[in-house]
Amino acid sequence: MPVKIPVPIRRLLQTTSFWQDNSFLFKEFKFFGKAAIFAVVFTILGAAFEGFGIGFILTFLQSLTHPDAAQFQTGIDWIDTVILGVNAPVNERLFRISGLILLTTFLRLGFNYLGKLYTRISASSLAYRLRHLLFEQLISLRISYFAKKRSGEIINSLTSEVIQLQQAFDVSSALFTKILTLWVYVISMFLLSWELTLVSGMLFSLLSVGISTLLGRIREASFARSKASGGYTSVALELVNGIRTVHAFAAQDYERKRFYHANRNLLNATLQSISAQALVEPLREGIATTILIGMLVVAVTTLIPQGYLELASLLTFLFVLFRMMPTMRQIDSARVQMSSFHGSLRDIKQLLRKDDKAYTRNGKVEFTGLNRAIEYVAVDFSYDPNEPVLHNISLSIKKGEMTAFVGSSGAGKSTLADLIPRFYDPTAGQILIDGVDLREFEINSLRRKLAVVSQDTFIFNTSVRNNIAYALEDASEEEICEAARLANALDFIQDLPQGFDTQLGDRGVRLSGGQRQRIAIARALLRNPEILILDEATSALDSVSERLIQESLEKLAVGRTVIAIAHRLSTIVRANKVVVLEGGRIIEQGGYQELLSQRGKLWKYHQLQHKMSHVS
Ligand SMILES: Nc1ncnc2c1ncn2[C@@H]1O[C@H](COP(=O)(O)OP(=O)(O)OP(=O)(O)O)[C@@H](O)[C@H]1O
Repeated sequence: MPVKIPVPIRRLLQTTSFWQDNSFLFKEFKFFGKAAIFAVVFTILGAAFEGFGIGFILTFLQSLTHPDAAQFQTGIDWIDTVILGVNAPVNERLFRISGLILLTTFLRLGFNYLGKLYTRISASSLAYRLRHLLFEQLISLRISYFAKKRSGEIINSLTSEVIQLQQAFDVSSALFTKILTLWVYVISMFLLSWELTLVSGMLFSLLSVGISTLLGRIREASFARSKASGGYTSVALELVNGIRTVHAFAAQDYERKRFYHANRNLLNATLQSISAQALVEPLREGIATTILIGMLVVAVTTLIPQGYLELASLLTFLFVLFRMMPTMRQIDSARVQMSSFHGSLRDIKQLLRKDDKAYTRNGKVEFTGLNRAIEYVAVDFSYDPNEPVLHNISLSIKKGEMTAFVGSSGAGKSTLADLIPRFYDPTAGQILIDGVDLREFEINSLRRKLAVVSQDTFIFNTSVRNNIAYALEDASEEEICEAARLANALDFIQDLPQGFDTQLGDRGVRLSGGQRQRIAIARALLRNPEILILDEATSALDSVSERLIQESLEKLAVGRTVIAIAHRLSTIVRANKVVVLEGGRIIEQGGYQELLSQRGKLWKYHQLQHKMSHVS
């Protein structure tokens, strides 16, 4: 029959289980093992010198109360005579012992300082490693993960929750130090009076178990706090990112409500946690003082008169007990804090888990270039299992040709194009490049030959130059300038206050929509891609910008295989092949004029746009 551990004892064990359950953190020790070993060694030395200090204090008190009695001796001649001065007059002996007490105190403080320093170094290194692991996890996850997760929650994990875990390490090592010191006290006390030590040990253990019952509540509250913190960061991040929309829709009151709600949730969760934490201190202080007074009464009324204990030992015992009280308080408060870190730990552990997340499978074949064609063979795709987005797509995109995807909004054009850089993989069927399944290629070698120009191309908050040469660290000044010229971007870049050195602000807020697109085109040009995906690059622009962009896109398209998605048919009249999609299915494909002559869907779109351009 399995042994059933009583709840309070289980709770007591939970402090250590914090680390036991999470061996993934221990694996990281190899990155800062030296610092951790130093931390342990210095901590042990600190505790040892605490013990020596107590020994010298006892000797001091004994020399004071019984100057003529036999003194404590180590048996090593020069230590006993030179350092302890056992044969010296009592005043000189006291003088020497005082010096020793002072010396051990300074050594203890020095080792404690070093122990703490190396603990902090280890904790910061753990945080550094966790951020590193989180980054590696985020960068290798499939894009679909980000569609489901709020960015604020991810930022919260990367910042606030990592800091909480850093503190957890700090606190747990403080716990280790204090427990070690506590043992030194307990042993010293045991040597002084085992009777008093046993009684006080039992009473203090009961107190500790009592406190453990509170830890469960604190742990539960920490899960809620972690969740509330993620919610709060999300709302704050959305406010900053969407500030234009907030103002444009006069939504300040709405956002205020959302923010206040998230802020209040965070406050409530924090209050719940700290109200349980705050109970611990007065509870233990009250009980501990009662225990102490009780013991004092027993010692003075029975143990000393009956000769079980001498006065010097009682005084030292009391000294140790008083020094021990803050240590015990720190142990309890460290246990309380450890319980409050469980939420952060769960959050980080959840994000680092690999078994419940999707990763892009990488192939081994180096992609050296397109020779014949990209072929979709009976491709199905769905973002959610129950909602298919593409059905039985078969089509061929020939090298050096322009293939256009046309269809109403939501027909699946972007999704179809997103399968080529493997943002997503087909749920059924295959995409082949020159007969080789896309999944066989080493993904970065494939992506290096591709460029995507879409209207939501991300502009980084760095200089124009770095934005154009994004991730191409060896691009020369001339190449960057030439790319900008071909993208019709040179004029406006030269007009910027610092030209190519101008910082573009978050998401390129300092540029117009058309300027952002021309930067995106220059970025694509510089990479000299073999395959180019143009996703609705010319929508939502005035006619001058559109003409400039159209011109640069035509330059960009020369000699490349182009997949173009455009609502404006004027931009794709020169396409070699037009694929018309509806509801995720191909309903027409062929040459532009050929499809027009069939008077099908493309013809209808053509008629519609023709009429609209006449109206405008
Ligand atoms: N990340 C996503 N998760 C779930 N569904 C998505 C996702 N992206 C797109 N969809 C859905 O897939 C369908 C096809 O979207 P897609 O963006 O491919 O259409 P589109 O033809 O490019 O539309 P538009 O011309 O409006 O850009 C839509 O019903 C859309 O709601």
